[in-house]
Amino acid sequence: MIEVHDVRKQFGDVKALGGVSFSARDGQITALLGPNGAGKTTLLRTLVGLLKRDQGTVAIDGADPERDPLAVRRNIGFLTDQFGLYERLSTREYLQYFGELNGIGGAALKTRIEEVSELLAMDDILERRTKGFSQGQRIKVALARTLLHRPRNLLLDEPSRGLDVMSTRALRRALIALREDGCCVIMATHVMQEVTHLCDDVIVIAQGHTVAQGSPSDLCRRTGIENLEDAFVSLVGEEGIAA
Ligand SMILES: Nc1ncnc2c1ncn2[C@@H]1O[C@H](COP(=O)(O)OP(=O)(O)OP(=O)(O)O)[C@@H](O)[C@H]1O
Repeated sequence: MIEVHDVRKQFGDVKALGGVSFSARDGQITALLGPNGAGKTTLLRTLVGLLKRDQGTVAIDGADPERDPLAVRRNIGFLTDQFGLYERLSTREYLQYFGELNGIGGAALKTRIEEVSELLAMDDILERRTKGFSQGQRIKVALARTLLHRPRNLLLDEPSRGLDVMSTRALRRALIALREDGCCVIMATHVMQEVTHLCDDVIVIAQGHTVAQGSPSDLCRRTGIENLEDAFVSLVGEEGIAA
């Protein structure tokens, strides 16, 4: 469970987050929707403790990422837009390295690597060095790393960008399995179809503020608009400014 209240973050003169509040429940996939520059990545980085917030409270299963970073890190997986792959290592070696850093080792790690590899349909790249990997292959490796330590909370920054149809389906299956397992998943995305088909709840942010939260059908009902993309545009305004 992730609870956020009145989180604010400024970079010099740029107010990236001007007061974001929401809660994301376990066993649900929550979409983070917002125009470019709305503050989604800043919010995710703040939740995971990579950025210090200026104001507000954050609780990841009750723990504050600034006061209790180790508890939060154990319990969270974060897929960023910077994958940080090591090109000289094969996918398996890379996952072994990060598994060991997370305190998993031996047979348990070997089994876990097989599990995430199957979950993400990435057997074909397991023994290959990551140098030269395509965007989709790189995302898969980074996502596998994110899932390795079985975090109960997952923060994913545009996880489906660059994935082909088969890989997108593998990602969806993986996210559904995590939801069934009771994980709390927050996913920043611009793909409305993904939100409509996959997400239980949607947080809409614009210009660093929470504009709305509800299921896709709630948001459509609230705006009186049938299609989620149009409902989203109506909520944030054509220019990305909250209506
Ligand atoms: N390190 C930084 N220094 C200065 N400004 C920043 C920094 N990081 C983010 N910003 C600014 O904060 C605002 C929010 O950016 P952020 O990357 O969080 O948006 P986003 O919603 O993830 O956008 P996108 O959909 O384009 O990825 C933007 O105006 C951005 O330029």
